[in-house]
Amino acid sequence: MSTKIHLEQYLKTTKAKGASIPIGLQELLIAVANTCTTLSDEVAQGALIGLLGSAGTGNVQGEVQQKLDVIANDLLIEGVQECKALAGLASEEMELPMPVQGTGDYLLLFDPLDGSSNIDVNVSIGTIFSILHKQNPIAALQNSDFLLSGRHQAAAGYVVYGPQTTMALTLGDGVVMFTLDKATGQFVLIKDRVEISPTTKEFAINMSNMRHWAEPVRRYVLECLDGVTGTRKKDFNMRWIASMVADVHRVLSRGGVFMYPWDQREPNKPGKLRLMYEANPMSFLVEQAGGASTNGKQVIMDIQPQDLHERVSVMLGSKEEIERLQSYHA
Ligand SMILES: O=P(O)(O)OC[C@H]1O[C@](O)(COP(=O)(O)O)[C@@H](O)[C@@H]1O
Ligand SMILES: [Mg+2]
Ligand SMILES: [Mg+2]
Repeated sequence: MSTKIHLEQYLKTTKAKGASIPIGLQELLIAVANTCTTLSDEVAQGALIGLLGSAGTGNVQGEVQQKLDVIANDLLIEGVQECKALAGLASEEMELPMPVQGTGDYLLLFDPLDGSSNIDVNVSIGTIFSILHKQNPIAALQNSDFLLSGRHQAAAGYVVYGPQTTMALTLGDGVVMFTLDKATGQFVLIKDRVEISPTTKEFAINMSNMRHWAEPVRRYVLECLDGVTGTRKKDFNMRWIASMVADVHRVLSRGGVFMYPWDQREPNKPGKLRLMYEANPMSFLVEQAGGASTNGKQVIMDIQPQDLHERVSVMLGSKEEIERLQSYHA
């Protein structure tokens, strides 16, 4: 790309399904991007300024919080306070939603730092965000306002803090990617039509849980492992970074399948990943890039949430593979 297009400029000039991006949404996305720029520095400096390790607290999900989980959460809350169209926000790290303006067109949901187990070992982590259309912008915010399916997302994306800090973004009309130019502090457009190929030879799953999986997932993975002489007639490669954000970034970049399915370690939990902060935004990106996502029975973005912190089984990526997984669950 010869002329550099910055995020701000992109949002001002692009159209999603023929319409300009509302100013309130532009402001909100810029505020999230600016916060992620700060966070990218904090992540990079983590070991030097004492930000690694556990915070000594637990979140609403009963998980140990890392210092950077807490810092990322606080930075995001602070970063969006002035956004006039933002009625309220909800975070994986907080039990209850928080009003911002109380009224307005949008609701922001985020996983402030995804891949917590990778923070201390210097492996890619990231921030995932989902922006919902508030159904009644002028009514005062209620906690139940957040319980909308992924189909109500106005935008979604993530920022991965890896060798490069890269943002993937959808406004409901394709997926674009920007990389942070550390010299200028600007997110620069690097890809303007991200597409996931319908076929793949790569899957991602935590194989150590194999003995706990349900039969359809076992069957799918065992068939991949059988390679060129098996039913799939091709050799598959496997990757597992254990940061959803980095694993999904790979799927968006070169195709593949990502799975964190239900397993019988905790049979009453639908899965490990969270519908509102992880599965919905990632599903929106993947669908917009031509891929698909499912919990085995339902398309993820069609799930009507019952609870803000609801968990879900997740399988997403190259379309033909997701169709195969769905057929094994039928
Ligand atoms: O350690 P496991 O069981 O493989 O789980 C890895 C998964 O957990 C997660 O780290 C959960 O996200 P958080 O770090 O935000 O809790 C995902 O990013 C990742 O896909
Ligand atoms: Mg996460
Ligand atoms: Mg997290």
